[in-house]
Order: sequence, then structure tokens, then C-alpha cells
Amino acid sequence: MDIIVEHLSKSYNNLQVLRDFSFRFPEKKTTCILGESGCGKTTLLHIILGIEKADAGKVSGVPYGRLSAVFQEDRLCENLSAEANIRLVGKGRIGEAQIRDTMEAVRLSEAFHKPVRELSGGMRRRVAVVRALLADAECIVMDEPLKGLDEETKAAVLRVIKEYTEGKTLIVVTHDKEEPRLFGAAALLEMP
Ligand SMILES: Nc1ncnc2c1ncn2[C@@H]1O[C@H](COP(=O)(O)OP(=O)(O)OP(=O)(O)O)[C@@H](O)[C@H]1O
Repeated sequence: MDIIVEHLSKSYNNLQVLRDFSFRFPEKKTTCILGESGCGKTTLLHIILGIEKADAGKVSGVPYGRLSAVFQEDRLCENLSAEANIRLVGKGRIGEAQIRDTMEAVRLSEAFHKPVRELSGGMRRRVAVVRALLADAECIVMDEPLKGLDEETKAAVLRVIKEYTEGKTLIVVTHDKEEPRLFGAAALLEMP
């Protein structure tokens, strides 16, 4: 099912962030949400995820039981290892070999046993990405997943994201104009 948002409005105090906003995110395809800082990209994702409530409008088609996310801030369990953070979402189904292989593919092998609080910003980002990818979701929502990564690591993470999200609904927020092409996005939402 496509994810459809219709006539959304959202204000914070006197600031109107979304006004009568509508869009359709195609099922099993990648959509990039592109826009300047502060235009409301994260707010829209939060409404789709059910973290924020819109003042008006409607969201439909979100598979809430099969949804995973990379949040703007990593939202990891600081005292657990990278591996344990990833395992948390798997309901016991993710094998150690799969976690090891995926972590290696995003150049994160050295973080396997380390508590997340000891990891760099870019490493934490990759733990959050791997966690979302291994969660066996139908729909994955990512808020700037490549933030803070050097070019080579970015290319590696991009490859892994594309491999795992093939045939799934992927929604990616970015303010990098190159990323819709890099992700091979089928749809582009440019926010004003
Ligand atoms: N909980 C909140 N309370 C008050 N204002 C908020 C809140 N969340 C967001 N805003 C404001 O709403 C506007 C849109 O924020 P949002 O985080 O959705 O933008 P964004 O496009 O994701 O920005 P960025 O690219 O910098 O992450 C900003 O002006 C922000 O300050």
C-alpha cells in the first residue's frame, strides 16, 4: 500500500511548519525528501511515524507493525554493545553471522563488542542504520542516514542500504541534492 498524507497542517506555537500538505509515498520504492534546514522534513517523518500528531489532516497506509526507523538523533542504548543494539530489534531472529557481515559491510567490525557510548558519531550513525535494516521491516524511514560519514564510508553504507531495502518502501530525508540520485529514488519530495 502507498503511504498517503493528505492536507496535513502542523504548528509549533506560532510557527506553522506544514500547511495543507499532501503527498503519496509509493509502496516498495524509494522516496527522498529534500529541503533546507528547518523546512519541516523531520516533523513530517514524525507525523508518519506517529511520534507527533498533526493539527489537521490524515495519514494512511503506514504498516506500523513492520516499520523501522533511523531517527535524526541515533536513539541507541548507550550501555549496550553495537551488536546488542542491533539484536534488540530482531526478536531473536537475527543470527550473529548476519550481524557480523552487515557490520563489516559498513566498516563497523571493530565496534561489535564496544558499548555504544564509546563510539564516534559516524559509528553510532551506522549502528542505527544497521539496526533499522535488520529489523525485517516492510517500510524503513531514515532521517539523514549518511550524516557525518566520509565519502568512502558513505558509499559503503549506501550500497548496504540499497541492498537491504530493495523491494521495500524506503523514505529518506536529506538536504544533499545529490542523494536522490545516489539512492536511485523513484520519487522526490522537495519541501518548500
Ligand atoms: N517540538 C518542537 N517545538 C517547537 N518547534 C519545533 C519543534 N520541532 C520542530 N520545531 C520547529 O519546526 C521547524 C521545522 O523543524 P524540523 O525539524 O521539522 O525541520 P527539518 O527540515 O527536519 O530541519 P533539519 O534539516 O535542520 O533537521 C523548525 O523551525 C523547528 O525549530
